[in-house]
Amino acid sequence: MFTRLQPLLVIAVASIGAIAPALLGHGLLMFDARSRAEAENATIAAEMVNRAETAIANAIDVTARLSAAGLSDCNAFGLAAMRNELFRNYTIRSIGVLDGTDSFACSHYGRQENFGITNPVTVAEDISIVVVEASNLADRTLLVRRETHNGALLGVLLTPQAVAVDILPRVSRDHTVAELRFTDDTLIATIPSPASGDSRAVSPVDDAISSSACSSPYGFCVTVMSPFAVTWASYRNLQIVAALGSVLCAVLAMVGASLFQRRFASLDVRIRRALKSGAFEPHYQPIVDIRTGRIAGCEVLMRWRRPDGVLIPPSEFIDKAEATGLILPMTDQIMRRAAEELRDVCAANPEFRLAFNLVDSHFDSFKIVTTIETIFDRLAIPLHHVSVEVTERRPLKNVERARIVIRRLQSIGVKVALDDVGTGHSGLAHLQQLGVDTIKIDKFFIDVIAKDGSGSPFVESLVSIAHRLGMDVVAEGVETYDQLLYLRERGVQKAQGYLFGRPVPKSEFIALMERAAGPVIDEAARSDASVAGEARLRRGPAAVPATARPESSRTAVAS
Ligand SMILES: Nc1nc2c(ncn2[C@@H]2O[C@@H]3COP(=O)(O)O[C@H]4[C@@H](O)[C@H](n5cnc6c(=O)[nH]c(N)nc65)O[C@@H]4COP(=O)(O)O[C@H]3[C@H]2O)c(=O)[nH]1
Repeated sequence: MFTRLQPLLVIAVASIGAIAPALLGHGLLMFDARSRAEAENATIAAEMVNRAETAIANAIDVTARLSAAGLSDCNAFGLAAMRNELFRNYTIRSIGVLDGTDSFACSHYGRQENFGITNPVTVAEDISIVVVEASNLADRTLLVRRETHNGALLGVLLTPQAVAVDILPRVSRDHTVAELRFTDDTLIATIPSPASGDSRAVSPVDDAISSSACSSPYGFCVTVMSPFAVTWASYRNLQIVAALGSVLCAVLAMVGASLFQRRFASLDVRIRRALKSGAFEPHYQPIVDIRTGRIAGCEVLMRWRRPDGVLIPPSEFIDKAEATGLILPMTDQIMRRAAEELRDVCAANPEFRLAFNLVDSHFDSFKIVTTIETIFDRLAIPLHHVSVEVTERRPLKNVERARIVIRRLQSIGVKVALDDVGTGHSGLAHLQQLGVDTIKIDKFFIDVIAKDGSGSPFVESLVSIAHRLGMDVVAEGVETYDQLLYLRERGVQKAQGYLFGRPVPKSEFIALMERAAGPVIDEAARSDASVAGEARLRRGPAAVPATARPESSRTAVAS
């Protein structure tokens, strides 16, 4: 289940790795653009408040001075005083004495002026500010009023430009608007003003970034608004960089995910991959007929060659391959390769047999029979060159069915051996039930055959039973010449072990077969039991290189 999900997980990780930076980059840029626009608008708003406050404070000062000077009507003294103040203050449009209707009864011009005014905002006991819409004014502005101690109401009318100072920056002024309002929401002014005919004043700002600043002494606020789209457009280059960055992250995520998967993929995923790339290769260990001293065949043993050339032994992967069912295609692959590699050896040695290891699931159907026929027929190798081994180490699920498949294999000329005999739990019952041709005695029982000549009663009993049942006996794991002598004396026909050779790849095995055209066990050595074990084997071109250890330094674990 996990194995099947693994590629999906990798794709998911890679996709997240690809999408996350893109979203994050986009989100960060948006955040930055918004923050920047908000900060810019806030700065403008604060500055506009500052300038309007200065103008109002200045107007209040003017009223204070005129009040202190005792101004109460537009007599010659009053006009002179008002004009004097006006000329000194460019932010003031006009100064006058107000009548009860908030119009200038008279002004510095010396004439009356009528205003439309809004609710006054009181800033001190005797001072208030009102918004003025005068017929002779294009824009709204503010009127600062002061009640003097002699009961007159003085008014200072600010210029619209002094109230709403247009300090919008050149780059964004085409899209930005500003509004001044009293805190009761009464509109004081806008930039641009409606009178200017600027389209910004009439079209509402979409998706506005809006920042405000307020004047606490005079109770008004300035709000500056600009469309986000305009700020965002100025981020185009950064957006391109972010997009390229996310593509790069996507590629890195994919590469990382695939490297991670390669390194940490579960064993069965790696086996599957190795199967696809043909990384399983056959190694061959000679099986010697110890009566004639000749190589009678070989056991085909699977090795997994990693891309770095290191060999992984079967103990690291066979159990997993069996549990996942991958052992079936792996066996097919090994059989096909072994048949191709040793075709000429079979042709040159009519009695030579290649022994393949099978597992329980091979005996579920006759498929293994047709597989063997197909592989060997295609190469014109007669089937009497083939034998198979079924291990006793793990119990067969269906002995009856296995027996039928074994019969069919035997009917086409394939010999069947029971491997690891003595290690399983089925006892000798298997021997009879399965009807195999050969038993292979496990190394465990061969090991107990000591140098001092003390033998193994178990081996002797097995040999005697096998002979009575008409079966051949192969001793596995023969490492010493004493074991060889002992086994031969007890009637064991064949032996396999490091004494004759370790499992080796094709080229070495073929070289061995060429050298060992005659008996591999030296006749002279056979009669001389005093010479040390390996020295008794024939040396020279025809000898089995008992010391050849091609794998020992290069095998690895499948971690
Ligand atoms: N110490 C010692 N060891 C010796 C000696 N002579 C042979 N051996 C080792 O004993 C094992 C004999 O193979 P096996 O009993 O079929 O046991 C095999 C077999 O059960 C399984 N195996 C190997 N190849 C295949 C395969 O193609 N298919 C299946 N299903 N199983 C395989 O893996 C097992 C182990 O294989 P290998 O590691 O190649 O180990 C081999 C061989 O290298 C000796 O004198 N001394």
